[in-house]
Amino acid sequence: MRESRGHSCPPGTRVGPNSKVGWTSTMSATSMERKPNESKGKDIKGKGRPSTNAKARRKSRLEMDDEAMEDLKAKYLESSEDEPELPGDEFEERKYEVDEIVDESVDVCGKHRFKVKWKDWKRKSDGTSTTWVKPEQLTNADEALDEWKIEKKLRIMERRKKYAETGYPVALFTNPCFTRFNTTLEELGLGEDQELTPDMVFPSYLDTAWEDWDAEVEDTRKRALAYMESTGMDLTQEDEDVPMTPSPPVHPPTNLKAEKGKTTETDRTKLQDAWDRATRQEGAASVVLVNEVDEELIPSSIDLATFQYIELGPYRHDGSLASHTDFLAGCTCEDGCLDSQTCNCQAEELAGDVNLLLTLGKGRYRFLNTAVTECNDNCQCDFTCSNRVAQRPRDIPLEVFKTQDRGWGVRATTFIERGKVLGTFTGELVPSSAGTRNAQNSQEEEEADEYSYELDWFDQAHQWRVTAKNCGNWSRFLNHSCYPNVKVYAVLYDSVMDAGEDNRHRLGFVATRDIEPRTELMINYAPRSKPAASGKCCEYGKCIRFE
Ligand SMILES: C[S@@+](CC[C@H](N)C(=O)[O-])C[C@H]1O[C@@H](n2cnc3c(N)ncnc32)[C@H](O)[C@@H]1O
Repeated sequence: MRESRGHSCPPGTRVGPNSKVGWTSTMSATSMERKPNESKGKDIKGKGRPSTNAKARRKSRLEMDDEAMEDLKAKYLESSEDEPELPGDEFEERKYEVDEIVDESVDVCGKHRFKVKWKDWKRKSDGTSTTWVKPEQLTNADEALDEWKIEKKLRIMERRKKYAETGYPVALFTNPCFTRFNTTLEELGLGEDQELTPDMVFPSYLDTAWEDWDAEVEDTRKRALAYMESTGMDLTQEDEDVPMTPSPPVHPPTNLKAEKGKTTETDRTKLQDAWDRATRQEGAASVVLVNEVDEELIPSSIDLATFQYIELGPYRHDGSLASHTDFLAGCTCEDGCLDSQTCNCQAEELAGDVNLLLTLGKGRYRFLNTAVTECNDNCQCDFTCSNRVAQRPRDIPLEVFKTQDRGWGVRATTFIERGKVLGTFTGELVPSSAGTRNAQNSQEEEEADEYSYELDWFDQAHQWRVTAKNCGNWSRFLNHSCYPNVKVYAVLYDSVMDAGEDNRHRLGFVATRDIEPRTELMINYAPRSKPAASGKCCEYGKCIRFE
């Protein structure tokens, strides 16, 4: 894997953000370089917390609403038999007034809509008084938008309370997350001509989040039980081995002294034990080695004597690097960062040109941009904050399994919802091979490249890459497909975006579609590349389409 931003990319191709999204130019304002807790206050593009005046207005509005409602009822009952006109094209002319915003949604194509309840309007056929409208149709609706922000916050807090009441460890929870979204069909791995079906569109969070609480809670319990069963852990008990907050990176020695090429069942068991310990210490779900295809007990790329499994934690390096975390700006949220409009980490200039407070939990990035800024150590919030997703322990149990014809690969044993963040790449920071690549590269360097990513997301003149040759996690086994079901995103929570050549951002793996259990998880090593001239899909002979 030698080329930029990915595994084994053909020359001139790259795994990375869609260039047309163009983050770096607009992101160079040093928004991440504020000093810790030096909040930018409320005025992030005018979207601050509601002022005391706004609260007073809200109160009086609610009082007025009762009266207005009575008026409306009277008017409605007295109204003529004619069907009222729908607020639509003629909406401007009629000047209907927004009564309330009751819902909001964004679909995978970025279509943003508000569900509006109108004053003085009702659809006669079913008596409803709501329609879905575009943001630009919401003129003179500042107050309703302010109200909606508060309402969303309340609902999300209520949701979190419900989750908390179930008593399961936070790491297991499919927490509400806030991220941003500006994805394209291409980024989702869908062809231009592929039809969007309803299940490909994220539902409005209200659809599932608030209306069926009991089912949500039951679902969470089931997941927790399944998880406990598959890992053999009793996570309802306080357990020192299963920290619920991030612990320092652990590099458990594998203590395996197998002769190269001659592995035994005992070696396999020892390796599995070492991986179990490493995942368990991070509070992450299991990663199990499975081979139902041939006799290979352990992936040949793993050196039994030296390989260290690192599930989470910072990139490994020689220790001489200056920390980037001192430069991270922290947010000052006191509500678990529930409102992306007021959380500095989710502010517009970090999120790109779309920053919508729309989210649904389950540890997912719901609204994907080309990179995601999560909350960090300098934030006021704690680890349960909703804007911490990739930095949490993985809760999807995985298998590293022997494929028929692509070496070892990765699959999950449970269903994965689209948008789910599976985890991050781990490994060792080494100098980038971009500038030094030449024909004299040793075989060892070639091999290291096969398991490495260039950290060039924000700057092509980067100096680091991460290799999982000698240490790393399950993600080093992700194979390539031109029709991937997982996509790589740059994630920032322990590094700054504006580090120039010294970029050390994380790489998060996100499901781009719903994935059935035991389907191989695959990424596109080179999403921008054109089909190979040979007529083959790509340079990998075994690039399969997902069914
Ligand atoms: C990051 S590794 C993936 C794990 C690898 N399969 C293993 O067993 O270690 C990348 C290598 O896997 C193989 N590979 C990845 N995707 C493939 C595909 N679609 N068809 C065939 N080989 C593939 C190639 O040898 C590639 O250099």
